[in-house]
Amino acid sequence: MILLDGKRTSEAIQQEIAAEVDAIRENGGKVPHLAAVLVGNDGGSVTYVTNKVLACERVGFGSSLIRYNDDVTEDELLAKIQELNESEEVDGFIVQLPLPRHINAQKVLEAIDPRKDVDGFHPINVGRMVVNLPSYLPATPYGILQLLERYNIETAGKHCVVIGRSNIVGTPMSILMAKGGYPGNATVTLCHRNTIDLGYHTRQADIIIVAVGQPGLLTADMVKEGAVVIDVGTTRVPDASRKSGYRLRGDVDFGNVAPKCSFITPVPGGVGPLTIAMLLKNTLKAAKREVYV
Ligand SMILES: NC(=O)C1=CN([C@@H]2O[C@H](COP(=O)(O)OP(=O)(O)OC[C@H]3O[C@@H](n4cnc5c(N)ncnc54)[C@H](OP(=O)(O)O)[C@@H]3O)[C@@H](O)[C@H]2O)C=CC1
Ligand SMILES: Nc1nc(=O)c2c([nH]1)NC[C@@H]1CN(c3ccc(C(=O)N[C@@H](CCC(=O)O)C(=O)O)cc3)C=[N+]21
Ligand SMILES: [Mg+2]
Repeated sequence: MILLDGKRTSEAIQQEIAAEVDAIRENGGKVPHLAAVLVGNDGGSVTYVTNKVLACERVGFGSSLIRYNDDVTEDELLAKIQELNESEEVDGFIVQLPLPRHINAQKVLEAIDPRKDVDGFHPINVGRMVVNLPSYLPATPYGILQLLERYNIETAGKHCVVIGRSNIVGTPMSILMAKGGYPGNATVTLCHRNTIDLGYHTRQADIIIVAVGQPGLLTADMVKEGAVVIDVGTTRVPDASRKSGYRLRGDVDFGNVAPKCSFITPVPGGVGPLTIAMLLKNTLKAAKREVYV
């Protein structure tokens, strides 16, 4: 069993990005700038957005964090997005999800200029991804592709089972694994809440990607010997023995599943750090006008 070290892989990618930023600066160019909009005080969201901003500093990007209370109006948010769309300084920006219920998240995402949509959530970028036009790939699936590639994991002809069909992880992941090229060319099954017998599907899988948010959902009896298991889940569960008061749990029963795997990602230290690295990669692409020329 080989542990897919997301932290180390993320650091390697961030070093590659930092070297490019140095080159841009030496040539008198403008360094990339990422802005993040955060609404409310949800602990997880604050952590992720803070990590994103810290990562910007590490690679030499400019960054701004724009925070609102959860009573912010949709109009205020849309006005800020307009400002970020027009900003000369900001190359890319994200609006952290979830948003409070009184805000129409879809409307907010569609207000983002696709050229600055470094999360890749705008329908224009989603559509361009589907038809193989240059686009910003959503950071989590993009990071998983990087892990498969950097560990030379074979995907062609493999049966890949994706569990979860969200717009930000499961659905784009299933599309990307089915595409031509490497990593891709897999035969893909997409499972969700209506799937009748989840284990029936996962037991046939060479590669399992779980993005559900239910700690321990994938148990050892559901996994074929030698499978590759990618755990996207990050759920905070109470843990009195920690000073934070919680610990992070993935969707995989890691202790029992890992011994059966050829490769597996840990949580934390697996997919999460890659998500941050690929957000930076997209921001670099935005600054270089690589996607929309
Ligand atoms: N590491 C990282 O970088 C990231 C981690 N995450 C984490 O990944 C997890 C999933 O996130 P996200 O995709 O946004 O989640 P969503 O809650 O948007 O989607 C969850 C999906 O799982 C499906 N599902 C729920 N229960 C079951 C079940 N028992 N069997 C099969 N399918 C089920 C749902 O099905 P249905 O559609 O039928 O409701 C849905 O499609 C969360 O823990 C989140 O924190 C998310 C993004 C990035
Ligand atoms: N607009 C938007 N874009 C997102 O990319 C987005 C979002 N909204 N909403 C929520 C999800 C979740 N997500 C994570 C990012 C990093 C870690 C991460 O770095 N996790 C670390 C641990 C972090 C910790 O200690 O909590 C790890 O798994 O090792 C996790 C989850 C991005 N998301
Ligand atoms: Mg909402």
